[in-house]
Amino acid sequence: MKNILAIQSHVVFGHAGNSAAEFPMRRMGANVWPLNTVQFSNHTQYGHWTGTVMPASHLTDIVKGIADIDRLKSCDAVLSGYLGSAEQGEQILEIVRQVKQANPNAWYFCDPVMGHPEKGCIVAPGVAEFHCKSSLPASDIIAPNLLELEMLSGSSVATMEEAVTVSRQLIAQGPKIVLVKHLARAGRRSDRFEMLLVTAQEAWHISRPLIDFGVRQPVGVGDLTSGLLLVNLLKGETLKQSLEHITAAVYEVMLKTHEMGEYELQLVAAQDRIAQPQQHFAAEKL
Ligand SMILES: Nc1ncnc2c1ncn2[C@@H]1O[C@H](COP(=O)(O)OP(=O)(O)O)[C@@H](O)[C@H]1O
Ligand SMILES: Cc1ncc(COP(=O)(O)O)c(C=O)c1O
Ligand SMILES: [Mg+2]
Repeated sequence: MKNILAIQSHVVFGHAGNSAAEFPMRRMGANVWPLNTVQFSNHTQYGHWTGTVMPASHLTDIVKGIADIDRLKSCDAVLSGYLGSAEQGEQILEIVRQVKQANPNAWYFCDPVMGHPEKGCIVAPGVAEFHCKSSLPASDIIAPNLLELEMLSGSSVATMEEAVTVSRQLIAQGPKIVLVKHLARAGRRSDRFEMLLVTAQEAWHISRPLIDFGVRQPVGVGDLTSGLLLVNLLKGETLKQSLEHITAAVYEVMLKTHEMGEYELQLVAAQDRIAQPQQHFAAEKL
């Protein structure tokens, strides 16, 4: 069994951050150690929420407890996502150093959630800067959406070819794998949801149909996507297999959510389809 220390948000109602990734990662056969950066009532795209950002020392305090029982060495990967403050980012890098010291083969998978005020994804000040400066060089795998790719690289990205070039510029600074989780306007077609998986040697492109959710598009899709990619890679699946699985699995969740007329991702209802998707989309090597 692979063990994943998953450091991101927790929402009590609905699905975002760990509340979107934890159950699907477990359903795929990984052990998850959820460490929550915030505990909010609901995700921020409702426009209002209650709850608390954990103090920065909370993260290292919990990890110290795990180190004290000598279990840090069994951690195979640290996954980070939505942060409650930029200080928490620094604490996560300290945790990554500790985990890698205990297990030199452990990976750091960073989903650089930077916020998207127009969409209502609100992230604390300094978090975007933290990712550009500090998490990028420390990560083994990074999973930006298009906006985050542009912020991390400082370049605007208008085409798929530019997205590959810019992903390789990021790779030159640290990570070995870049997942562009949502190509959006830089994709080939406006009627498809497209992703890219890039390493120094390979680049893979994939797309799935868009489903019409109107203006209330489900949140937590990025967190679900990142978690599932990490599990696939930890299981030793190839880049192509991993990209095809996450595309189909997330599509199944979107279909089920749409079918049930819900706004929150229907992860429990779609759990068997996450493990064994009936849809298949072929990744294309670029
Ligand atoms: N097949 C699909 N059809 C329609 N919308 C989708 C589909 N897959 C994902 N989405 C939407 O695309 C958006 C992706 O969000 P974005 O901010 O670009 O990246 P991230 O995944 O990091 O959040 C979400 O609003 C999600 O609901
Ligand atoms: C609390 C919280 N966590 C995580 C996210 C990130 O969600 P997504 O996977 O859609 O990027 C959001 C987005 O609004 C959020 O409010
Ligand atoms: Mg996101």
